[in-house]
Amino acid sequence: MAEWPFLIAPLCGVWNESTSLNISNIFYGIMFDAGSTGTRIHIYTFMQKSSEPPHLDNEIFESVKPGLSAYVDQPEQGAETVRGLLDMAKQTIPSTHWSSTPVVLKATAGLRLLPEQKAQALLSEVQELFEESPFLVPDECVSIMNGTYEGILAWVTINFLTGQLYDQNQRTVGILDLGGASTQITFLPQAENKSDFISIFLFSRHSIVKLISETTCFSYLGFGLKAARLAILGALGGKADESRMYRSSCLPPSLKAEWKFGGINYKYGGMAEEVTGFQSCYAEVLKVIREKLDQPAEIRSRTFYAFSYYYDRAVDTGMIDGDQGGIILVKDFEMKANKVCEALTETNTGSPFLCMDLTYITALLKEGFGFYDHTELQLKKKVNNIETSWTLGAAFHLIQSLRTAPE
Ligand SMILES: O=c1ccn([C@@H]2O[C@H](COP(=O)(O)OP(=O)(O)O)[C@@H](O)[C@H]2O)c(=O)[nH]1
Ligand SMILES: [Ca+2]
Repeated sequence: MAEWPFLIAPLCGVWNESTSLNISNIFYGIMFDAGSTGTRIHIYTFMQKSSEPPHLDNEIFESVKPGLSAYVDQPEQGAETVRGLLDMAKQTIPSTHWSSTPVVLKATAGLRLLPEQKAQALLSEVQELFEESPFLVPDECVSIMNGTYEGILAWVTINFLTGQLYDQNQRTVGILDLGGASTQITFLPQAENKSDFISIFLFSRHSIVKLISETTCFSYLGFGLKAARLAILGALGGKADESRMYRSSCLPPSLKAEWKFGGINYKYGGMAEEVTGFQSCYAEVLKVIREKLDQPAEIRSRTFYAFSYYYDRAVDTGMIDGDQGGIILVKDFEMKANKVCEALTETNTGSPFLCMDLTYITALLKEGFGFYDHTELQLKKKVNNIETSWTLGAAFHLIQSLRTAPE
């Protein structure tokens, strides 16, 4: 606890032993992330001295796979996966605090892609579960979150965790999130003659609303890593055909396999050896990316933090350490893609999609968003032991809205 160096409020100095002597209140917030590939619970503990703003103390995190969208026709079973995580919250949070601890679930791209009625059936089951629980259930506690909002809340999290929201000498960083079904790029535009230091007080009434209005996010549904696999294979959009064999030059030539995503089973495989490899794969990938994304010029002058599948694939290929993360260049992804794709016919990496995934990441960064080869990316999964997820930004917003009286 005493090691946590950040205050949520920027103006109160740094957490130290003497502040811990005056703690008068502990409170909690539970935020569920219903992602396309998994459901996760984040339990945040906050501490507050009577007259001061709260401090974030720690986070407890747990996850289950697959995500809610895999239960498209079994909504009760989907809700059961959430029940398991909620039981963990009961074991973690003292019962004296249950009724004052808000619980919220926000679903992202997996549910955005489902037919509305099926998504609603899943959300209703979860809502029922929350209402039966001993926790505080705010209005609209279970919903599908808009993609732009997802990016902005992740931006709030990273800039808070890296200290940019309350250090006068810092500049905010941009963020890149590559989920299973959607992707976001978010940054604070640089206004001329304006320092982009934002003096905010996250629990005050207007701070997050102000940040949200000033931050720019581009969110693309269907451009997450797994949805992109389907797009590259020609299986996205239209009616999925479970009997068809979907082929790509990005896959090992001899491969014949099946892959389940969003409740549908796809058969997929490679092409002839002569057409397999990085060049032909890159050309295939470009077809799904070209002219589909925005290329804001200002991203070139920013530092970007990247996580989710950017992080996972960099770890899988030994580009960064799985615990520490690291800094890489955009061109490092291209070099790795080239190497993996050129060896497709000889080596079995254990992951048939690795060439396609790395090539997609390369093309997304370069041709999609317009990053330079030498742009540096900071790859992080956790900062000070807190997950770099939109959920912390969402928890700030939730607590703020519960604590501030209406105008
Ligand atoms: O708390 C989390 C949640 C997700 N992920 C990563 O996010 C990606 C999966 O995205 P998700 O299932 O959230 O899909 P989305 O709904 O965002 O498209 C994978 O790389 C996960 O490792 C993560 O690193 N931490
Ligand atoms: Ca996500």
